[in-house]
Amino acid sequence: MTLIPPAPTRSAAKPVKPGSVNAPEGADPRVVAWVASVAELTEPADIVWADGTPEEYQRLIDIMLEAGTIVPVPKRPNSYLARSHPDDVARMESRTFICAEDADDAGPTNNWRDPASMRQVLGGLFDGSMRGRTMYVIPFSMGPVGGPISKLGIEITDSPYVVASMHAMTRVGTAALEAMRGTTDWVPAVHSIGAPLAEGEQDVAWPCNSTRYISHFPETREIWSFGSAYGGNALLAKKCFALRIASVQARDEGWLAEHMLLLRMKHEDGRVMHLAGAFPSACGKTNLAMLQPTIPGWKVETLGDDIVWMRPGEDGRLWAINPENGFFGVAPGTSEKTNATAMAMMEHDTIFTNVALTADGDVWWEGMTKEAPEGLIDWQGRPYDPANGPAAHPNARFTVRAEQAPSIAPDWEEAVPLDAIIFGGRRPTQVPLVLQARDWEHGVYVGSTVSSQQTAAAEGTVGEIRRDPFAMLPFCGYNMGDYFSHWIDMGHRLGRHAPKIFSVNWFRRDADGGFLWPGFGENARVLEWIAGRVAGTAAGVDTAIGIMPAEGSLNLEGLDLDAEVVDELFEIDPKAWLTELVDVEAFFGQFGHALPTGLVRQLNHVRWRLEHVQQAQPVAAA
Ligand SMILES: Nc1nc2c(ncn2[C@@H]2O[C@H](COP(=O)(O)OP(=O)(O)OP(=O)(O)O)[C@@H](O)[C@H]2O)c(=O)[nH]1
Ligand SMILES: O=C([O-])CC(=O)C(=O)O
Ligand SMILES: [Mn+2]
Repeated sequence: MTLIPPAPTRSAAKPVKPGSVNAPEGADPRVVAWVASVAELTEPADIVWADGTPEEYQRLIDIMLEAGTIVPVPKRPNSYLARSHPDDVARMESRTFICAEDADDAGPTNNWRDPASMRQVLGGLFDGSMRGRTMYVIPFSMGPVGGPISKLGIEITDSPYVVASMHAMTRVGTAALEAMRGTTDWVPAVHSIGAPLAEGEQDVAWPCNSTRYISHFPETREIWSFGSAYGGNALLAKKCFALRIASVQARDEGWLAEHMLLLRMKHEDGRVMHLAGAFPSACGKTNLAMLQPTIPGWKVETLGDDIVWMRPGEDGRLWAINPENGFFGVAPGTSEKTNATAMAMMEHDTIFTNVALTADGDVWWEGMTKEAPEGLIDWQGRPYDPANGPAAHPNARFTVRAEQAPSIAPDWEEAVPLDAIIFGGRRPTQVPLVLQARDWEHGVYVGSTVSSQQTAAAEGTVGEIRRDPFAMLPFCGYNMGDYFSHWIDMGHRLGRHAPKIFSVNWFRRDADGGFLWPGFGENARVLEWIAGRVAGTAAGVDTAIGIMPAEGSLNLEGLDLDAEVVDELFEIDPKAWLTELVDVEAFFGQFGHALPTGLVRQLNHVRWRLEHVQQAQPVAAA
């Protein structure tokens, strides 16, 4: 019986031979011993420790060009296109496991496996899985090395694509490794594509294995991922560590690890707001983080587009960082019109995955321009034929360093005090453009009832509405009922310093299926109202489901919207909402005793108001 090796512990600091597993001088012996134990299991041909330098990045590029994993994008300096295996294009939630000792700690929304039996299953799979390949050891820091909200990790992988992507997405290298000296407070993460190469065997462009396990061991803070080389399945610092494992650390240590964008909105007159927003995958985080306001005076600075870590500070406020170092963004739909910032940031030094290639050597995807250019090569490398589906895969992505975004805040690596938190999803009906929660507990209820149409970011039927609390359904590393309680507790801790909570929906549609709200840069109007609520200057009316903009308080100047459309954007249909509450109640029901009573109270309150309150009530501006 083969088992995966245990996580490094404080007591396991065995002396190691100098030069053992090619470890750099001065590496902590527990790091080296752990790497040696993984190498012993996976039997790589060679071991390379990533140092995070530009020279190393270039070597990885050369290796991938040689292997055919990437091809150059001649129109964009230092940019490349990776075409994945057609079955390895998105996160696989059905193959994602939380291996807590007790199934209750994974909760009803996660796939649970018993850790002991999973260690055995993985032991069998990882046994010799790196034969004939190079094993890379990637020390990294989430957040600046040594920062007050930062955390360390090591990813071991046999995929050069993963190493190159980690260079952009995290802070890789020697400084992180040095910070691990004398501590075991770092997350061990092992990834293998599961495609050992026999002596003399010809490799393929995107090796992977159809057997897949994305496994998390919350108690011992370990991650083991097998089979896929794609995004969230393989860049283990991202969803696996910074959300699933970090959410458990956050619960235990009194902070929050969230699937959120982070931005600063500034007015010429000195007004500043820091806002974090949780939307499910492919529901607009990257776009909002890079928003170019259409209304005069305002400017948005990007801080992060996918993950936020937040901790109460000494001043009692909630302080937030983006722990990542880059953006892994959705390509389709990105254009000069919708996100000019992202278009500028991708002009150079970008790895594209599963986009189409034009005849003149540039990238293309649906939504970049109205018409597909002549002579396209689709994401699978075939001449484009609409009969085969879209030219770019709907979950095609770009990978770039944060510093390449023209909108990046100059101080983006530092923590900021949060003023507002927004929750949103893709809801074609029913959910209004914006509303404010009455208080923190109501805000937690709003977050816990987020629902959205399924997108191409994970396997599943695109378009189906599912409940996705806090946009964390696929990313919460423990029982979601306990997670709700943790949020409620955070409100008690923050008290009057707590950020204000809002719900938004950019995706409401008219009878013909068109979007009612123009979205993108126009979303600044909604953020302006939110800033006004935070500052106590914008008027609101209290409805059955929350506080909406009072007549005239949402700036619609210069926007060509019919009054009926505006009404439709804010229409609340009590019948439909009461039906929705039946679904919410059923969803809540699965958590049993783990569901905090505060959420039941909020649910009953909303129901009572839907049944009894006919008239919206003006509320004080503050
Ligand atoms: N109609 C409309 N579409 C939007 C808006 N914002 C974003 N989108 C589209 O939604 C899709 C996904 O947007 P992203 O900003 O990449 O979503 P994300 O939440 O960052 O996605 P992940 O990276 O998967 O977590 C793209 O096709 C966008 O063009 C909006 O305000 N209105
Ligand atoms: O993790 C990934 O593969 C991409 C991503 O950001 C998401 O799905 O939310
Ligand atoms: Mn994104």
